[in-house]
Amino acid sequence: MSLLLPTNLLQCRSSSLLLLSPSSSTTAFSAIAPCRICLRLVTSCVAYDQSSVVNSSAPKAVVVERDQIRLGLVSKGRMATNSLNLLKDCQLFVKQVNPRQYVAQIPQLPNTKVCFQRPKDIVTKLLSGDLDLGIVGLDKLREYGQENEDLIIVHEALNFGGYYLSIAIPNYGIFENIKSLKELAQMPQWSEERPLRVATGFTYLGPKFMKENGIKHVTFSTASGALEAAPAMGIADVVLDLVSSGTTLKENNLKEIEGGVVLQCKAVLVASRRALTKRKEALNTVQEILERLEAHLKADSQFTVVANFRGSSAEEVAERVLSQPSLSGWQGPTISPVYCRRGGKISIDYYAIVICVPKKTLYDSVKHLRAVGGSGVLVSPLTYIFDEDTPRWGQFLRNLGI
Ligand SMILES: Nc1ncnc2c1ncn2[C@@H]1O[C@H](COP(=O)(O)OP(=O)(O)OP(=O)(O)O)[C@@H](O)[C@H]1O
Ligand SMILES: O=P(O)(O)OC[C@H]1O[C@H](OP(=O)(O)OP(=O)(O)O)[C@H](O)[C@@H]1O
Ligand SMILES: [Mg+2]
Repeated sequence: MSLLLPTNLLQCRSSSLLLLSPSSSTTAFSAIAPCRICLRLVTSCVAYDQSSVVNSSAPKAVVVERDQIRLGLVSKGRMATNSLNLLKDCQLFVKQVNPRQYVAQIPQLPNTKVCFQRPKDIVTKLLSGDLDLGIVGLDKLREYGQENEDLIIVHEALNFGGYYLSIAIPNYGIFENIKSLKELAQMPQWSEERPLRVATGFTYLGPKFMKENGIKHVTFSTASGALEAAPAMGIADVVLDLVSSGTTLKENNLKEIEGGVVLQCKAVLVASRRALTKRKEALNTVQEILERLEAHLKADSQFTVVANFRGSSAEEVAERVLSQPSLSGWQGPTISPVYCRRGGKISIDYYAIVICVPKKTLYDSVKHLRAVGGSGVLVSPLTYIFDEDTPRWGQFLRNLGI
């Protein structure tokens, strides 16, 4: 009998308790491996769910009690870099000395362990209970999490991603004049014998979308990447894949069509409902990560602007500044006197105002400041805006039913 038990599930009784759900396909195995906490060798006879080994996309619930919260991050590529950078901007520094190191710590969150995984595995491991939190693209979450209610989105719009899942068709041949999904569906070419052939890596979302749009005669093929080559290779008629800049489509003579967008995607922070209700510390960790993220993401779109105004009083300057709606700042301007020595006496001729302005409208705000007498305008980046409360946290607790 081969030993299939993952060693990370093995813990000695002194460290914690191993719980496994009963299932019809469960088999008993004897296992010897080091406890992942105290490194003592442990012999145990445990029930192991074979189906979750054979089909990693459909793991069964295996709840292991452990002390640390596990956060899954994508192990390579742009998602990996962006996730680490975002956490760094929130002063959460993942201590990973080498990209090949797949488990790491965040010193600022001592009870949290980071596990680097492929995007699909982050979702399946959240479902299996091997991860508690994760940062993944919404595309992977919907594709592999499907409608599973255990997955709960904590933050739906991290500041990276911004791509979408879409159908693309050739811009030549029989598709030359096709401009919409409706026109694609109505093409006389598709029949039961000769269905529309779609190449996609999204074998759950693809068929679901086609069904919802009433496209009956359709088949799907899949590949590991470079799907956009499929029409030119004669393997498929159209593709259903992620689009970001549109370059890959353009370079492969493909075009998008009206009604062809399946899903707008961003990176999301996702949690396992089960983990959060079972592990009390997990809630505190989520709250801290969410507060840091919200405060940073809110600040990321703003600049702090300081300007001087000649004026007779703070109120008089406030009147002028507030006459320009773009200068009202986050909660109205902060106005302070600027003291200077004139002829041996301290006097106040100027007032300094401090406001936050959206990065997008910075130049307009500078023009408006000048128009009401502002000078010496200083602009600096903002790191955090911690509000009175974190709206997403309240929403999240309501979703959890707490
Ligand atoms: N063009 C893009 N722009 C931005 N993000 C993207 C883009 N393409 C993919 N992504 C995001 O990056 C994720 C990972 O993409 P990748 O192609 O590396 O996944 P994968 O092929 O499943 O990973 P792996 O090959 O490691 O198993 C995608 O699921 C998506 O969330
Ligand atoms: O609109 P664009 O900016 O051109 O980006 C879209 C492409 O990016 C992704 O592929 P990726 O680079 O991950 O390669 P792969 O498909 O081979 O995995 C996606 O699958 C698209 O092919
Ligand atoms: Mg691609």
